[in-house]
Amino acid sequence: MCPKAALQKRYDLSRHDYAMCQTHMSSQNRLLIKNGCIVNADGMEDADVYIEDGVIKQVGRNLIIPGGTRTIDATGKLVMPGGIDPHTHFELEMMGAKTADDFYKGTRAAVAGGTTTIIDFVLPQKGQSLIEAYQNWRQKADNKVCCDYALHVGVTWWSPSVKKEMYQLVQDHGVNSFKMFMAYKDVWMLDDYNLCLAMEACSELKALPMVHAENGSIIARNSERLLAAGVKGPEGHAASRDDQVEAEAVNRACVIANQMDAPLYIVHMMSSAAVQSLCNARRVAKRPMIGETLAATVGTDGKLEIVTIMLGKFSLLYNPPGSHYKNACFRHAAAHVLSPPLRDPHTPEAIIDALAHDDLQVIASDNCTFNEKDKELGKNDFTKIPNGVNGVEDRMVILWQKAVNTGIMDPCRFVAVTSTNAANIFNLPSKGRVTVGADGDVIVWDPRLEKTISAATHHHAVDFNIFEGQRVVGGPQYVIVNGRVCLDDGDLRVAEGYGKFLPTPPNSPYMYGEVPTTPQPKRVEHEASPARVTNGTPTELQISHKLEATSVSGCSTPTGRKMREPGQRNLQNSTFSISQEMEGLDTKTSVRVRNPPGGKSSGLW
Ligand SMILES: NC(=O)NCCC(=O)O
Ligand SMILES: [Zn+2]
Repeated sequence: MCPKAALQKRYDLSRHDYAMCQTHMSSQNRLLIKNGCIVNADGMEDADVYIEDGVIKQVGRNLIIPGGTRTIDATGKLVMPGGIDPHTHFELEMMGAKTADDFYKGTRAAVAGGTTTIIDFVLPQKGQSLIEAYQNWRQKADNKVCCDYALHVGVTWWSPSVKKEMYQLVQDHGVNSFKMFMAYKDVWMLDDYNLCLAMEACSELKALPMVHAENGSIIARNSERLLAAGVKGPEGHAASRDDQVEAEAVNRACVIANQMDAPLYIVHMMSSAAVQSLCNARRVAKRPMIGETLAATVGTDGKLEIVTIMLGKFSLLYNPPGSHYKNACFRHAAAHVLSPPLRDPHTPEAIIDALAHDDLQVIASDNCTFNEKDKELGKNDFTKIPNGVNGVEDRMVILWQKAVNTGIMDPCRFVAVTSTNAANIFNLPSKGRVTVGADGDVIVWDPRLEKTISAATHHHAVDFNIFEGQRVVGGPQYVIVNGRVCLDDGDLRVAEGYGKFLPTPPNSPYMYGEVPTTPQPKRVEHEASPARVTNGTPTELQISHKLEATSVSGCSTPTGRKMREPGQRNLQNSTFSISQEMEGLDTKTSVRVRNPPGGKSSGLW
């Protein structure tokens, strides 16, 4: 180890330090990950992975490797593609405050949690040039990111010049996705007519429209009525925007996208009602409609009881004491304010189920962190509390804990929703898969690693963690970013500015390829039994599937339809057990599951 690196053994090499260590790095540009079990979205196999100069060069057994190559022993571990978090807000100014996590600390936290690519949102002010805003974002990010990143651009106002700039962004600046807001009235919200124009432009450009789906007019009016009735605390935030307010907007967004012949990506879906709207819309959709949810939704809830109260002449739901939003401590309550808000305690289970069964395709973080002093801007008026929570660091461990350790989701589906699907949707072909030719973004996941999440130990710059005190089993032991070991047996050693901007080309085959007119969602029968899970530890985890290849897409063939290779175990109608896989390493060969990236029912894959 070079002296500089030794001195800075903890982590946080600056850009300068990183340059100083180039010699050291060049001796580290060859890496072998041995004896692990590779998990991709479409199957698992025992194989070694050899990475050279940031690219996966070989996958298999008995590889011939140059001398002096560093070897990581992954016995008993899972080797997965690095996570892709397609929804972050680093260094964002909103509602009179600036997020605590900048591109350095935000991507550092991402890497600590196993995420090796993020996609952030350029959000122009109304009237601001989109290109100017994009260039500002590039300036903020380029020298700070510790992992690769791409950018979506917000369409927060409309004029012919906006349309022209959308073209330029796609043609010259590597942007293939645009986000429109149906909420944040008078700030970022577009009305329906302008939403039509923006989606039509996306369709012409073969770019992907994304929407924040909540009815901004209803929220504005409900907020006025709540404030007038004396409801000023954070509980008013949830009361002003219930699940119907979200579900209505999801339906409207889907109808508009369909009419404009555009595919659609709905960000942060937070309620069962919203997911139901999306599923209904999909039945008649001409193009794919993707649903994203958040670590926040899966990992916590509003502890909200739906109690209707009368406020003068009208009724709204009420958050009784005990809910996060009605917590006696303003700091605690305000720290949970995000939009759409956290819902009732049944929602996490329903959302995990939707992710497992392909009603939703992506889990992101919407990491948008504000310190206590900023949340206090809304001390006497909930509409002024800056919206947003953490999640980029804990997204993967939270989902693993809640979905895989409980037997609801298998590791392949975990990889699909945390990485592969986002790579496909946003057209990042070198990401999201452990395969020859892919970028060396790889994580070695220890299913037995235990930790308790806390703001005292997280890597964010923010002073609160919405998952505080939660114990999780399973997490990244090594995180390799473009071939560089950035989490080294738990020791975080990121390099500021090491990441690069990823241009995303338009016409993603997964969004604009030929799809059959009516995808038929088909649920896979699960036989996961809570009785099989003791203490939630993976060694006792078992999940049994009746696996069916039900994708009707012409875009890609689910691997489940492939012939089994010699020695492969067929999981069809059999019991899959992580404990078996982990403990019988010397005897097991490889397995494939009928779980195409994006799942079995969307018709996309
Ligand atoms: N989600 C949220 O509350 N904050 C970030 C901005 C947005 O995506 O709405
Ligand atoms: Zn967001």
